[in-house]
Amino acid sequence: MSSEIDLRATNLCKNFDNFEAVKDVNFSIPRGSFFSILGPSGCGKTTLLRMLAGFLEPTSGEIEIKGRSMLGIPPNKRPVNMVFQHLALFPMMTVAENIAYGLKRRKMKKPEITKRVESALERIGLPDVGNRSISQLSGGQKQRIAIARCLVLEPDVLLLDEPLGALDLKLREHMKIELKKLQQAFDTTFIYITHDQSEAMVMSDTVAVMNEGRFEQVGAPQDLYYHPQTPFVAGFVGESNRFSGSVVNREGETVEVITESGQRFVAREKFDKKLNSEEQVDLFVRPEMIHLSYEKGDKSDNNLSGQVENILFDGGNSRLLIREQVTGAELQVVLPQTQAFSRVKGGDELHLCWNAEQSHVYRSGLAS
Ligand SMILES: Nc1ncnc2c1ncn2[C@@H]1O[C@H](COP(=O)(O)OP(=O)(O)OP(=O)(O)O)[C@@H](O)[C@H]1O
Repeated sequence: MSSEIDLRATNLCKNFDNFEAVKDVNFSIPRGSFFSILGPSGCGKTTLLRMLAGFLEPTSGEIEIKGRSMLGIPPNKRPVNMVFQHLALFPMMTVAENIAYGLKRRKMKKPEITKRVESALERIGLPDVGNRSISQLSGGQKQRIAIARCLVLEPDVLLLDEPLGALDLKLREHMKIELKKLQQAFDTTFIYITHDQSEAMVMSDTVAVMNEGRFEQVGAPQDLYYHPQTPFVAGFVGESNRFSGSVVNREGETVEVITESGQRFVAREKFDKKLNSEEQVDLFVRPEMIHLSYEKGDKSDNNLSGQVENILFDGGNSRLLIREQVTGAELQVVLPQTQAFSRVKGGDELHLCWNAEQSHVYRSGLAS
């Protein structure tokens, strides 16, 4: 990655009649980086990507690639290529012909085309499949060919529209890592849209979390996970237990919250400063931030006891559903993969604790 900016969007808006699909979006992407736009269905990701590709004109705002305005420039004249979820490979052509297609259209000489196709196949780790037909490839191989077909054209920016969406879970997990490696090997800027937070987090240098047409937060995956600036980001990135309640006390940046069921929590306010007494808030605590034990403790800011109601076994991702003793609040807690909990069962009494800074609290009304 360099400090040179490959793509910059300034005050970008798109309206469909009276509906604002993209609202005043601003971002800049350094050369050679992996940038993801993450958000739920309907938040405006595809609309934004189609404006970058040139398939849609912005209602207002600017898009620059390498400092040059793209307004009014048709898709085939922009230094970008796009990989679609359905891939759009040509089934009647061989793999090599598919990859060569764009180069032929550019009237490149045959020996140079052959050289580039071979080099691309080498770089995607499929050096021997050039003569195969597309139907002889697996789903993951097709993905890589679709990406190679774009990358031989040496675009400044590659746009990827949920390209892993059609793959089964296991292959998707594998392709996440492959895609990240490909992006590094080709050193090309990738802009990737997805509703899958794990895809965005694993692959990206920077993630923009999009909600209802706006960017809520743009940052490294770690920033979004550890320092979500809005309740939407806290709820959408990673898993969280979420409670609604009101502030009953505050000391400095530490606030005490009572939930609707009467559960008391202590949290550190980070982004919504100066929450007042009686103010309605949403509080988030991640299942992996809660410490579990069979012994009752009182050393943390939050100390609760409850009964195991369900064991959600999922290997290393296993969780417990715990019903708090006094108020009946339900909490999800990650099950530590230690011997201590190997015999845990429904009905066991466990003690839960975490400190104030391990939960996030926000003024309510902002969450969706
Ligand atoms: N051509 C159009 N005319 C009117 N409304 C549109 C048009 N295209 C998109 N929209 C609306 O704009 C909003 C954003 O759509 P968009 O396809 O960008 O969302 P998305 O985040 O890509 O969703 P998904 O993940 O489901 O593809 C949606 O409410 C959609 O109904």
